[in-house]
Amino acid sequence: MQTISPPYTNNLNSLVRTSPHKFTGACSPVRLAVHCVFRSDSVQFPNGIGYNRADWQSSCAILSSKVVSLEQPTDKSSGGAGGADHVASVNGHKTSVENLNLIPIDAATSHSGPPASQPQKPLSITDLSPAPMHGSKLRVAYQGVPGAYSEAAAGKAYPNCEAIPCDQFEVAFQAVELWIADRAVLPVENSLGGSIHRNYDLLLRHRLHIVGEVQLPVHHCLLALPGVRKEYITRVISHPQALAQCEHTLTKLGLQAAREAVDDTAGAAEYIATNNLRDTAAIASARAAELYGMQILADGIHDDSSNVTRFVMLAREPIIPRTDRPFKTSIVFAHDKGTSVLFKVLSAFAFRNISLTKIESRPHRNRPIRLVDDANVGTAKHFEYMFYVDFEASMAEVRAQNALAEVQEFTSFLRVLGSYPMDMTPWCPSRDD
Ligand SMILES: O=C(O)C(=O)Cc1ccccc1
Repeated sequence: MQTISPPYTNNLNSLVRTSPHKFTGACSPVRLAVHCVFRSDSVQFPNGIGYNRADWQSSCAILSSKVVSLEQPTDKSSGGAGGADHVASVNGHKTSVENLNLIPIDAATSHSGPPASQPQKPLSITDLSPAPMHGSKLRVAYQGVPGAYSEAAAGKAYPNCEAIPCDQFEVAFQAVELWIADRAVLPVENSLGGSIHRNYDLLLRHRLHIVGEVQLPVHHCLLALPGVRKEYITRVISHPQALAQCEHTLTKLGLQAAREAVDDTAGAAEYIATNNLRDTAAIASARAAELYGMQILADGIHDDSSNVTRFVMLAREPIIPRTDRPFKTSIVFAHDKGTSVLFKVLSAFAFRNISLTKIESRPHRNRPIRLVDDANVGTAKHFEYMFYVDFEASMAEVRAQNALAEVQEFTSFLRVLGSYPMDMTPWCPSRDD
């Protein structure tokens, strides 16, 4: 894997380099440059999901958003299910024929196309593959600087990729949306620290598709500048997940140090090195120590040796689900009114022997609270949630399609985030454990 060095900032139009360190405060929301277009005619359920690419892509659009379908009139004349416009729009990009700068065949050959003696080369199978268009290497955006675990996850998922550091997750998403990168890698949960909630929220805000997952054993080290002793350390900085994963070990080491959260582990090491901070240590990888000239004060400081982080790989287009290997599918849905809705949704999977591997709830962004009035008793507040569920089945399987068709009946919103091969690499704890 090759890493290119300038971390991209959220000003993707100019691709400026970031300042030497990245601890400049909270991430301000970035306005998306690409507008999402939802179309009601992209809904294919509940008659089953087709196996061709266009059918599948349409199934990955929001499956049931009643508000959207009311707001967006169906325009069958502009492509319809299976047309190019349709495929592009369900991926959240308004990539019509005109804005892709494609010229109709007639116009191309009569005006600006190649001379008759050079007939256009027929498309071959390689033209149709999802490989990058710009060269041989897949460009994978990750949040952090070289030495971050997300960079290692990118290398595990795509061994020959070009890893592109970004200073915020939002930027990594935009890099893919704007075709600066082909994939983004996103940590979503950890065996010790639990879910990374902000990243779940990002999955919903953007229209990228999950196309893969990797589980990475994470081996944390305590890093300081060369010559610095443990007793001098008054502050330990790292990614919040890394701090959480090492909490007990830090205490056992007898460190009287304040913990401070920063954006990424390797960035913490780089910050100490750049600013010559002799009272500060970072929790980061051994590779970060090497890259930023730090010494390893303590090796393997995570509280449990089976410390694994799960990352998902995101792309502009979904992959076509298969049945010849284990697949996982990730969905997000919102409750509809009614009783026992969550029970009914989960039983749609249970009745079909589909195992759930994960369920996570997040506050509903646009509708966090519902008021329930009772004239006699008063007003109660219910929290409203978005539920994220991962289940062990491929969307190419009829049982998964039927389960989702049923789920759709009980939900006001349902979206398939992706159906992708499960990471089946044999369990191997992190180095030296
Ligand atoms: O900060 C990093 O290096 C990341 O990639 C995020 C992270 C932090 C802690 C464990 C796994 C991933």
